[in-house]
Amino acid sequence: MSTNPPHHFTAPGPATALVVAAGSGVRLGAVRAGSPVPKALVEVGGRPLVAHAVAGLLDAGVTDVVVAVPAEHRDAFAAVLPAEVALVPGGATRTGSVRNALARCADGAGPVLVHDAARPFTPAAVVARVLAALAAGARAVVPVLPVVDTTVEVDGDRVVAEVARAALRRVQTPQGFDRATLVAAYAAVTDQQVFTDDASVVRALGVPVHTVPGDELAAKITVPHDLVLAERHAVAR
Ligand SMILES: Nc1ccn([C@@H]2O[C@H](COP(=O)(O)OP(=O)(O)OP(=O)(O)O)[C@@H](O)[C@H]2O)c(=O)n1
Ligand SMILES: C[C@](O)(CO)[C@H](O)COP(=O)(O)O
Repeated sequence: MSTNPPHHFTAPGPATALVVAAGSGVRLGAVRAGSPVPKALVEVGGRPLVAHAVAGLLDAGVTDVVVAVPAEHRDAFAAVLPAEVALVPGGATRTGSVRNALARCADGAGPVLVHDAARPFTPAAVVARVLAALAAGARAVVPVLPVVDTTVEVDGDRVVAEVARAALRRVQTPQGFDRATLVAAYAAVTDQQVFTDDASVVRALGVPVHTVPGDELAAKITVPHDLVLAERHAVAR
């Protein structure tokens, strides 16, 4: 099903990817009056974000994919994804969506990657780096990039402090986990606790989280300008 170019990376064994695609895309303006389109079904380069994201994972050697989707749009997602991909209903939060997808594959084999459908052009090399770190013994791995702007703390519209940025990193997905570790971490938290990613859930259990280099091409589609950049990339590649 993939139209991506051939790659040179292969997962060393079975690996499951959970793709969270149940968000609505409020910041993108994806929910329009009378015509609600979930963000993951918004097209770039003539193909929905979720289809790009899933194809990228399969091209990178992932063997099983579970996608969390808005329940009311299940058929629309099934129509644009390969038949072997499992679909589960998303949750009210990203954490809830990951929990639902994880429940579907808790007994599987190999590591688990958790990926945003909103990161459609994540290079296979990033997936390979995450899988390699897990194969080398890490229980939790995140791709990261440095912070490139001056970063400040504010009180309202007033700057109250500069934040030293040398040790700060922007965290991307896919985030990779030893399967039992991720299952145990999700069993130990509730959906009422606020987590912005899965490494935070695992760190709440005291598990160390390792980093590997991310990639600007793995950028998340969040606001309308991100879609403009992604469209340019889709045309150029
Ligand atoms: N209840 C939710 C919320 C988010 N996500 C997924 O989590 C990823 C990252 O979330 P984000 O970029 O915030 O997407 P949205 O929630 O759609 O965006 P917004 O906050 O602007 O509505 C996305 O792939 C999104 O589909 C999800 O599966 N279930
Ligand atoms: C999971 C994530 O993409 C890692 O950077 C990010 O935390 C998602 O944040 P969002 O505000 O839910 O888009």
